[in-house]
Amino acid sequence: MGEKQMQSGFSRLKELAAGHRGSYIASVVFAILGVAGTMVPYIAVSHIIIKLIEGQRSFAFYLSWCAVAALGYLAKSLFHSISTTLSHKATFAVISELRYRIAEKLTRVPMGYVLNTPSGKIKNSMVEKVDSIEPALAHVLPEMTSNLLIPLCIVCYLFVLDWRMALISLITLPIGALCYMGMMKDYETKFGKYVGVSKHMNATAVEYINGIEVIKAFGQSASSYAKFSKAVRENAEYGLSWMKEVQIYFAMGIGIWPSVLIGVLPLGCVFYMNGSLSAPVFITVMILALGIVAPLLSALYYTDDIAKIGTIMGDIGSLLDEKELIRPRVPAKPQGLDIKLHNLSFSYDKIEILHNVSLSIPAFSVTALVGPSGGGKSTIAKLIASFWDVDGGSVSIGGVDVKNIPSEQLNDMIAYVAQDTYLFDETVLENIRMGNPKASDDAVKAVAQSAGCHDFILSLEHGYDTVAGGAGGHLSGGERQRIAIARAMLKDAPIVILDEATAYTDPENESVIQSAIAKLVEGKTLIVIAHRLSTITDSDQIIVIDRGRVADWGRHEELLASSPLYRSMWQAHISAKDNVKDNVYEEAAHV
Ligand SMILES: Nc1ncnc2c1ncn2[C@@H]1O[C@H](COP(=O)(O)OP(=O)(O)OP(=O)(O)O)[C@@H](O)[C@H]1O
Repeated sequence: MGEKQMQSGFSRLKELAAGHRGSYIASVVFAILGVAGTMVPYIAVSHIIIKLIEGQRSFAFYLSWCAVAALGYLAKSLFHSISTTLSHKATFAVISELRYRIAEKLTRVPMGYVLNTPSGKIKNSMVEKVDSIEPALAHVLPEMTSNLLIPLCIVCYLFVLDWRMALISLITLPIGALCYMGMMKDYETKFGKYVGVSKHMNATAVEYINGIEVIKAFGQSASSYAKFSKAVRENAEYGLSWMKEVQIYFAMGIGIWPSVLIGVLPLGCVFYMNGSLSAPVFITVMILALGIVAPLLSALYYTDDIAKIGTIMGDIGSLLDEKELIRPRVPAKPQGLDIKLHNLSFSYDKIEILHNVSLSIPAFSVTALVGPSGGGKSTIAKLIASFWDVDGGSVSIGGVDVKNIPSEQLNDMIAYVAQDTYLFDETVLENIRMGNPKASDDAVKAVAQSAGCHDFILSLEHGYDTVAGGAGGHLSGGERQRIAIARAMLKDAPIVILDEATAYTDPENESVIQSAIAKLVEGKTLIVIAHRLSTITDSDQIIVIDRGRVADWGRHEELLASSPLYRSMWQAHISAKDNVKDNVYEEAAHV
């Protein structure tokens, strides 16, 4: 991680915290008062000892200094808790704001960024990374400031009492500083590397959890899942080797720095013996020198957090700085809903997938995109929905380039039903309502009825209130797809893009899904990516996509006559269907 990125990390944090400046300043002030309170008992003890030696016999005197010491403790607790409350309140607000920013950012970056970045990495930035700035923001600012300021005041006071003793009390400081420098050598690089291995481990952990079904099916255990176990090992090894490297400096620093009495005791005795240091001053210096240690040690612990924060914020910043899809805010005025792709080219990771694709989809028509797997059908559909920016050419709706249509407006125009239906860990009712958050319960249920979901939803344990589970795990593929169709129906967008899944081909499911689709697209423009050609023979036009180009287009009969590719796909489809039928008949005969 570069210096520049670290600095931008700090300035972003400053910008985020700026809205809460008042709370942070107040928290620093209360923290200083709290640490000052910590010092009061030391002062009281020094007064009491001096007077004991002088033979003071007044009980009231001692009692009043005991009260002062007690007040010091009380002030420390009170001010410290006010300080931490203030700083935590402000910090949690900053942290929430940061998480909202990341979540919003993900809606503005091209879909490709989200799809091509392991979800574990994004989650790591959004959850763990953001969490890890909490100690730095909530504690470092008030506590480190106060823990450094108070020893500084004590040392100044010691200089007033006796400059020699003040210097002697600082004797361990250079050694401590050297140890500290050894500990912090190349810290950013090392911590950056540590963040890298942790992120990698996070990503592989998420991948492992998502793929657990496959892992179990193929008898793989955690240790044999090589990628995951390697990442875990690397993470542990790196942490350990880093710790070994700095352990000696840390141990020496912690041991030597606080040992302020090393110099104060012997040299103080010498000065006392030769009469150049009075007993009360010597006692005060000894006690106050001990008082320097605790705050300095606390401050030392926080330096680690400061060093981390630049790296962490730099990392979060690189996500927040990711290039966005630039769209206008003022609504566009498309003339109709005709969709046109003109000389469109598109690459994933610099590999061109679509080459000079031009096609036209009239409003209110049904257009099927067919072709061999990997040819680019889904990519075309996603570019129409403007999930990415095209590299060359254009996509327009009603004569307006999609780049000139605000995201919200385009979102309202298109309902995209993906191959993999993602259901949120919410009730079925809420999952459908996502199509239109303003829809009433009755409207959601009516749409579920049209989409052929109502009966199976009622058969679920809690009906519409059944929680669908992450990615809709409790429901079958066909049921999930019907819910997705219901969601799209509720959205009631004029253009429907249906990336048809191949998996749910049992005859019963297929007929329910087909009738749900028929209702979904009444009076709409439908673009369907079809794998089962028998479902699209009635389409107004069928476009055959092969290796990123438009190979042929026309109606079913026309293509059967003119397109060798379509004809061979059709024949393959028919014979596959016949095979399925034969198998079903054979099974029936056996029964
Ligand atoms: N997010 C992505 N990042 C990188 N490459 C991708 C991505 N999505 C698709 N591809 C690649 O782009 C090519 C076209 O994929 P696309 O999904 O558009 O084809 P398709 O015709 O819809 O395939 P299928 O019928 O199997 O769904 C394929 O080679 C695929 O591997």
